[in-house]
Formats: sequence, C-alpha cells, structure tokens
Amino acid sequence: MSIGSWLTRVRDQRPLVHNITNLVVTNVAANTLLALGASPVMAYAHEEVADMASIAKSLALNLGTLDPEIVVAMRLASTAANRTGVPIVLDPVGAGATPYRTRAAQEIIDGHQLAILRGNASEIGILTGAGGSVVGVDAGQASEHLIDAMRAFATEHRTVVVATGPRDLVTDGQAVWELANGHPHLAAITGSGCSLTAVIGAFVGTVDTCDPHLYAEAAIAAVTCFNVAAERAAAHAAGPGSFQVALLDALYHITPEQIDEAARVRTL
Ligand SMILES: Nc1ncnc2c1ncn2[C@@H]1O[C@H](COP(=O)(O)OP(=O)(O)OP(=O)(O)O)[C@@H](O)[C@H]1O
Ligand SMILES: Cc1ncsc1CCO
Ligand SMILES: [Mg+2]
Repeated sequence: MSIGSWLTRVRDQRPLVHNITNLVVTNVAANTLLALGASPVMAYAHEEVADMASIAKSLALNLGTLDPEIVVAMRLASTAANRTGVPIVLDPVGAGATPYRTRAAQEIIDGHQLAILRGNASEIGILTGAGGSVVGVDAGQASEHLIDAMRAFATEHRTVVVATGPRDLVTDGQAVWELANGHPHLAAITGSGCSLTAVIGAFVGTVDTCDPHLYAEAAIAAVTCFNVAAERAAAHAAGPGSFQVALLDALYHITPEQIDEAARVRTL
C-alpha cells in the first residue's frame, strides 16, 4: 500500500482517537486531527477513561503536563485499551528531564502493550537506554547508539519506536527507516510533536490487527503525511504564527498523490 493511500484510509474511516494529552496542546492536537479527517476526543475522568478507550480506535497518551490524576487516568485507559485491542501510542514528553516523567513513561511501557512509542530523539534515547540529554521538553543531542537501542527496544517490547527530529527514525525491531521530510518551522512552534503523536494515533487507528509491521507502516505514513503538509504550509507562511494555521489548512487539503510525490523514505 502506498504511503498516500494510508491518508485515504484515515479520511474514509474517520477513526476516533482518545487523547489523554497536555494542557499546552489540547486544542491544536484536536484541530490537527479534525483537519486531517479523523475524530478527536479528549477524556480524563477516572470514571470514564476505560469506557472511552474501549470505544475509540486508538489511545494517544502524552506526558506533557503530567500529574498524579493523569497518571491514574492513563493506567485505567491503557488497561482497557489492551483488553479491547485498541492500539496505544505513547508520547513520553520530557522523559529524562525529571525522574517523575521518566518513571511515569517506564511504568506505562512496563505495564502495558504499546503499539507505538513516539518521542524526540532525546526522549527515545533515554527510554531505550541509548542515552542523550533532555532539557525541559525539547530535544538535545541524539545519541549515536540510538538506532541499535531503538531496534533492541522494539524487539524486546514488541512495539514500534519512532524518534523524531530534523530526520525521523522508525523501527519495528527488524527494519529501520529514515524519513527526511519536514521543515524547521516545526521546531519553532509548540506541540508539533504532540500533534504528530495524535496523527499517528489516527493512522494506527485504521489498523485492526495487532501487527507491528502494519503499525510501522502506519507510523511512517503518519509522519510523512504530517511533514509533507508542513513543507507545503511553510512555503507560504510568514513565520511560526502563520505556519501553525497554514499547517492545519495543508493537512486539510493535502492529497495522497502529493504525499507520495514528496515522500522521502529510505530503509537503512
Ligand atoms: N529541523 C527540523 N526539520 C524538519 N522537520 C523537523 C525538524 N525538527 C522537527 N521536525 C519535525 O517536527 C515534528 C516534531 O518533531 P520533534 O522531534 O520536534 O518533536 P517534539 O520535540 O516532541 O515536539 P514538541 O514536544 O514541541 O511537541 C516531526 O514531524 C519532525 O519530523
Ligand atoms: C511546552 C510544553 N511543556 C509541557 S508540554 C509542552 C508542549 C510541547 O511538548
Ligand atoms: Mg514532544
């Protein structure tokens, strides 16, 4: 299946993505999913997260503004998602910056079956044991051992690992792909990674068998779709402000053919 045709699947199926995300990006993540053609819901109450995760097509977890209530909400939602076969995408925002965040990410990873772990290269370096540095929630220098560590982690946890940055890496434990689309403006606005995680949730929400290879394909398609849309948005944005708005418009208008034409994906 071509990368672009994954977008057609998303638009046809309009998957419901249950997001437990952070206070900074809630609105932009929801609008990003709508622009793409998916259906967002944000739900946090302990009383309903299990029910919501069970009726969703995917569960997207984001540790950006973590607190103890959210940690419990994520545990309840993840348990329900695993029980009902709903794929989970985890964005370990700021893992490595404080012990609390790192511990919270590790608890989710150890206690549940993830479909996809997506973070910037530093966060992924920390969680896969490759090392790296995290200051606040922004990426520092990526470790040179990152690829090996990602592959080993993906194999051990039967999951797909995505590390983003100027170049993106994706592995299912066997193959490793390098994705080279995107634009520096994405690093100049807050929440591009968080919105991308929600977008990955939409793509993975169209997969109804628990298959790491299909999850990897969905992740590659999601990152490429998002990053090609960003390239198109940047072409007529005056700066980060208008870029953010233009990105929503580009996600709304982009076609599968435009994605396939611009995609820069290679196997390492
Ligand atoms: N310099 C860059 N050039 C091109 N694309 C980039 C660049 N930096 C980041 N991206 C893209 O931006 C998106 C977000 O990646 P990034 O690694 O910045 O996530 P993040 O650090 O989790 O973001 P945030 O925490 O601000 O939400 C990805 O799609 C990535 O490919
Ligand atoms: C700035 C910021 N702080 C916590 S989450 C977040 C959004 C980007 O991850
Ligand atoms: Mg992030």
